[in-house]
Amino acid sequence: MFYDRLTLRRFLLQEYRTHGVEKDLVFLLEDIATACREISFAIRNGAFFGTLGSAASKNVQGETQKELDIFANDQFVSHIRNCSRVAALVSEEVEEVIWLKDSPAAGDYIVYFDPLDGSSNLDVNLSVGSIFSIVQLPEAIEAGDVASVLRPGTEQICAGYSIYGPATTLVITLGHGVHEFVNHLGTGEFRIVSGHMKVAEESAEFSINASRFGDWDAPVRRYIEECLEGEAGPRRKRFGMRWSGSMVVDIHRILTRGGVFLYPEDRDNRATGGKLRLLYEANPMGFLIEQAGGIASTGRARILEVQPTSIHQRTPVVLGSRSEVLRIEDHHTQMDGVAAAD
Ligand SMILES: O=P(O)(O)OC[C@H]1O[C@](O)(COP(=O)(O)O)[C@@H](O)[C@@H]1O
Ligand SMILES: [Mg+2]
Ligand SMILES: [Mg+2]
Repeated sequence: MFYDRLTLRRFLLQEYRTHGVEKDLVFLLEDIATACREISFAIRNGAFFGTLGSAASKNVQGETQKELDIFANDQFVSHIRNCSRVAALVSEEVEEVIWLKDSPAAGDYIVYFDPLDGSSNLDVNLSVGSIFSIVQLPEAIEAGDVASVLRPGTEQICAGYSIYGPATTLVITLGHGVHEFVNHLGTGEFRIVSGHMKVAEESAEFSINASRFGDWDAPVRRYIEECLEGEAGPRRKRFGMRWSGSMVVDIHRILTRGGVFLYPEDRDNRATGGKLRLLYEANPMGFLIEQAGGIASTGRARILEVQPTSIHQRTPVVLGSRSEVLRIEDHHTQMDGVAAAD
């Protein structure tokens, strides 16, 4: 019965008791859950229907912001501000770091977030979401010192995403597995629907924007061509393909039924180092995938070990089932070897 299921609050209190998760982190996650409920409510009530279009402004990535990008950003900022332990925020929609404390102390949190992921799907009423990542400062830092918020993904203590789809879901990890909650419209509560999600070791489903085929580097092209050859090819099995246009949806599918997600660096986006952002897209999704037994790679290295150099930097992304990610990494190693020998 739905009502027998653990609420998010009870689950977090369990994490507090069993794993010593800090009370302030419990409250911060509840604040983030509230921001997600607000965004979900606004979307479902078509608050933005008729204004789904674009706002007049562009974000630091040069993307035209949607009204909802700005609304979602404001929801995250206003709710996270409640937590006095949050020293700074990094948002996809804000060029600079948002400093919340004059003298950030050791143990304070930094929150990185993509307030609305899959924005291009808004106009066509497809599922979108939000993504967040939380690190804890090992030492006191200077407010205004941007270098001190460039923390590698290995320092994450929590990550999650929400999906505003047929249901509003919230998927989180605090470093002890990956857990999925669904929002009950009547009570507004998030209740657990699956604990300890696992990424299938093997899979026969890939997720990539195939319209970029012509721009792909040889290792990615070889991997996809092998999949498309199906039973007659070296993989001796048929592969399915899905691409939703919302990273949250594609990663959720992989956490639910396995597969591999690729947004590689290619000829067209090489100058920016790829498309997806390291701090508030690749790192949180990488932490979740690793916590569920999958692999998170750039194609050549572990995403979580990439040392960030700027707050909106992009990275190649290969996430999902171990067997597939290892194969893609192997193709990169082989071709790097050939290139080096030439
Ligand atoms: O437009 P493309 O090439 O299909 O890219 C889709 C990708 O871009 C994104 O929409 C980027 O995220 P934002 O919508 O937050 O900018 C991802 O969610 C998605 O995986
Ligand atoms: Mg995004
Ligand atoms: Mg976004």
